[in-house]
Amino acid sequence: MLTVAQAESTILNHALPVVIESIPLREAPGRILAEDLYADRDFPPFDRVTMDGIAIHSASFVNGQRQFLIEAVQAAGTPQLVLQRQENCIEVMTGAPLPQGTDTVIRYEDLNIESGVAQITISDIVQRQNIHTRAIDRHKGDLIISAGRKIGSAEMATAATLGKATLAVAKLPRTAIISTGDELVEIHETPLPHQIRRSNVYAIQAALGEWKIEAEAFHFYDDEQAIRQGVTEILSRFELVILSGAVSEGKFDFVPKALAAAGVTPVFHKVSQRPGKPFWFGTFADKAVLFALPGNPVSAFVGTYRYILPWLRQSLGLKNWPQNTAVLSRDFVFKPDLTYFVPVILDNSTDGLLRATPLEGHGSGDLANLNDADGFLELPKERTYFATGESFPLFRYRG
Ligand SMILES: Nc1nc2c(c(=O)[nH]1)N[C@H]1C(S)=C(S)[C@@H](COP(=O)(O)OP(=O)(O)OC[C@H]3O[C@@H](n4cnc5c(N)ncnc54)[C@H](O)[C@@H]3O)O[C@H]1N2
Ligand code: MOO
Ligand SMILES: [Mg+2]
Repeated sequence: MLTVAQAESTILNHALPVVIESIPLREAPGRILAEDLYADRDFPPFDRVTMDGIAIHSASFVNGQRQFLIEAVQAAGTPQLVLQRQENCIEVMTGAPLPQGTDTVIRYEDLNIESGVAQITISDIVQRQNIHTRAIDRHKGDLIISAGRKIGSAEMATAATLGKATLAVAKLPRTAIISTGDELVEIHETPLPHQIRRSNVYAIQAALGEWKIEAEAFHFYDDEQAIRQGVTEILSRFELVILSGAVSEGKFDFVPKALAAAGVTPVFHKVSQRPGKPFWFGTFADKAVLFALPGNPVSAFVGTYRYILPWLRQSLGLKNWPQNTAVLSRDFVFKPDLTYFVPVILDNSTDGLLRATPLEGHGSGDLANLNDADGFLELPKERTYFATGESFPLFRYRG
């Protein structure tokens, strides 16, 4: 049986190559940038006034002059003016270009203006105060953002400033999420006493939705032929196929057999972990990967965060994503020879450490417990005792 680390590296070896597409900027948040973004001009592109007031030639002030005749007004959005006489000033507004011949801006709060003359009421000024100097942030041609970044608000501001009406991003894999099981009914239905509503598809769709994937949902009953036929049809249209249920030892756990019959190559079955030990993974002729997660809701949930999201990040070319960790807030014991993904409540304490308090719930069927926890701590297989203050990998789904 594979260890968690072996399963992860096997899955990452089957990441899909990054395919690039161009999309309108407003659709970009949450997508992975697939081009480097360079400064098209200096940042800022001109000496930019940062306070409303007057612009002066500071040598005049240093020579003792305190009263300045206002020559003109330089508004934001108007071409740069030229100061005609060094002993005069120009009124300037925030965002305007600094007039030629001036080098210092005095705020209105530090002036008295009467009859077109500005009297400076402060005794000290610093040359070039209240000016955002041209190119001080970045020079034209500088690399501002490298490809492989998830696009968020900062990247949007930069792309807009650069005039990128479209952006090159990684194409998202066409994704199918399939639930299986005769006991499952649709969410708008009232289950009979022996039935439950299907929830895994919704949980996995939501997790992938954070990466902008809009997955199509399917359901198959526990019928080997139906699963084989359904999967065959799905494989002609999707690159990422996620199933849940019917991968264990039961008489009606047909998924591994049906997938093989549909031409899927099994890569592994079972990982030494709890929850989610019967996890099955396969590939379809370099065209698609198939994650067949165990049906228990917490098992499917852990499988999504621990394996599918890392696979997705790699397939989208995301670079430099951090491995999160948290420290145990109390001693913990887990005896089976399995990696244990224990649900934890997280809290940021004043010492700056992220603390994780185990909240075990009632096993892999306890989906209500997921609402009280924030993530899973990965406790290694070869250990039994885990001490307060020890740090472990964290897979966070909240916050
Ligand atoms: N003899 C053995 N039995 C089981 C083993 C084992 O090793 N030997 N492993 C157990 C473990 S661990 C798990 S996990 C489950 C995995 O089961 P399957 O993947 O075969 O899934 P099902 O049998 O179809 O369902 C299990 C459970 O999950 C519920 N389920 C399934 N799909 C959904 C859904 N979309 N939404 C909500 N709930 C769902 C289903 O009703 C079952 O209760 O096998 C153990 N058995
Ligand atoms: O591994 Mo299963 O997911 O515990 O119930
Ligand atoms: Mg089963």
